[in-house]
Amino acid sequence: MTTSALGQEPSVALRTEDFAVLAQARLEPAVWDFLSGGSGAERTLAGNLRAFDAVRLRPRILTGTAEPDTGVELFAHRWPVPFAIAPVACNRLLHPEGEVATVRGAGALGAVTIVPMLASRTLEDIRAAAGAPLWLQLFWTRDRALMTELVERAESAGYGALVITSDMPVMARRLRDLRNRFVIEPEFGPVNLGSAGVQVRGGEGESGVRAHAAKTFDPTATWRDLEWLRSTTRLPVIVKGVLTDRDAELAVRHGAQGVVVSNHGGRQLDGAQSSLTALREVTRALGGRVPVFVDGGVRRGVDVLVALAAGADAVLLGRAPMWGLAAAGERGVREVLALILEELREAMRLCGAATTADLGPDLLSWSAP
Ligand SMILES: Cc1cc2nc3c(=O)[nH]c(=O)nc-3n(C[C@H](O)[C@H](O)[C@H](O)COP(=O)(O)O)c2cc1C
Ligand SMILES: CCCCCCC(=O)C(=O)O
Repeated sequence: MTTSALGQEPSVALRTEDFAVLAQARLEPAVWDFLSGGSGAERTLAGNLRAFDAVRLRPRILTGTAEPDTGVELFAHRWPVPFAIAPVACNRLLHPEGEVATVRGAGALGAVTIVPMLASRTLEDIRAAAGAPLWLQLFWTRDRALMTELVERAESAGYGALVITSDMPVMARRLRDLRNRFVIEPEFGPVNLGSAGVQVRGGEGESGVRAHAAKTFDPTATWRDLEWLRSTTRLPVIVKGVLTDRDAELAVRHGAQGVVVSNHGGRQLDGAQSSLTALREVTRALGGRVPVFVDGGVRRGVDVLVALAAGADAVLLGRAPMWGLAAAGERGVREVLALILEELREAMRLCGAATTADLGPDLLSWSAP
């Protein structure tokens, strides 16, 4: 009998939220707020979850599905699982091993990790620990030389793609962080940015993270900068933060080789539509021209199934694996992902879907219960 990260009782960790309970117990309250909070009145944060709660399934029967195949094909690579770890800044806030533990846990399932530009371990150390492919996430920084330096390091270290987060011209007002005047202490902070990684303290009613973003991130970036970024690299460039059909179209026109439908986990524009709602308009607009990823509010395997059925090629997981990381490091990440995979497998069987290609809009009912 194996025990879970939650202690001696294997039956305790039945849902990812069980890991959140342990994570909260382990973390400083201000770090927990940073991890779990959203912006403004947290309407979009709540909306991401509500959108999944509202979908109902239209399963097929007697399809003879014993062992569903959860793999997907992306950029000429086969992913054994249709999810990846979303970029989450400064994993050392959550566990002393930081991103090294995250990629080890993800690697156990063959899951890609999107390493944040604001990682608290070096890109090279993370690469050395990884058991599955890594992608690098970037923000638009005022210092473009910093971006090109990171791109070169990612290419040399064997990262497989770049994800350019484009929904943070400014960091939104996250009220929990403002109240806590939350600042990331140097030992947990970004280590790949040189002097640009040095954290600043916020003044009255300001957080350190927001002050740092204001100092470092470039609010003037446009689609032309996307063309520039593409010209600097041979890696695929994926735009994160797309919420409308119009921007999805523009992203592809300006060279994006993939998009991430995301409202940043409800941490940027409060009131933005849910990522699941946005996914439907984006997949309709793009019609399969480039891979579409989605994140926001995915907490269980059936959410992954719903996102794939709504047209996503794969799903990114933000807070859920981070709860595992905070609860039990590498092991916690692995257990959260294994739980989501087990739930997905069960949901596929119960929907009569033998492969992820069998998951389509016919499975979904958008009208209430
Ligand atoms: C604590 C925290 C830090 C984050 N840091 C980043 C980041 O550095 N770069 C980025 O593109 N997104 C960042 N995100 C957003 C995630 O990549 C992702 O879009 C979001 O968490 C998905 O929602 P979910 O947490 O409901 O799964 C962060 C999210 C959280 C919760
Ligand atoms: C170190 C300051 C900026 C952290 C930004 C990370 C992020 O994207 C988030 O949502 O938080």
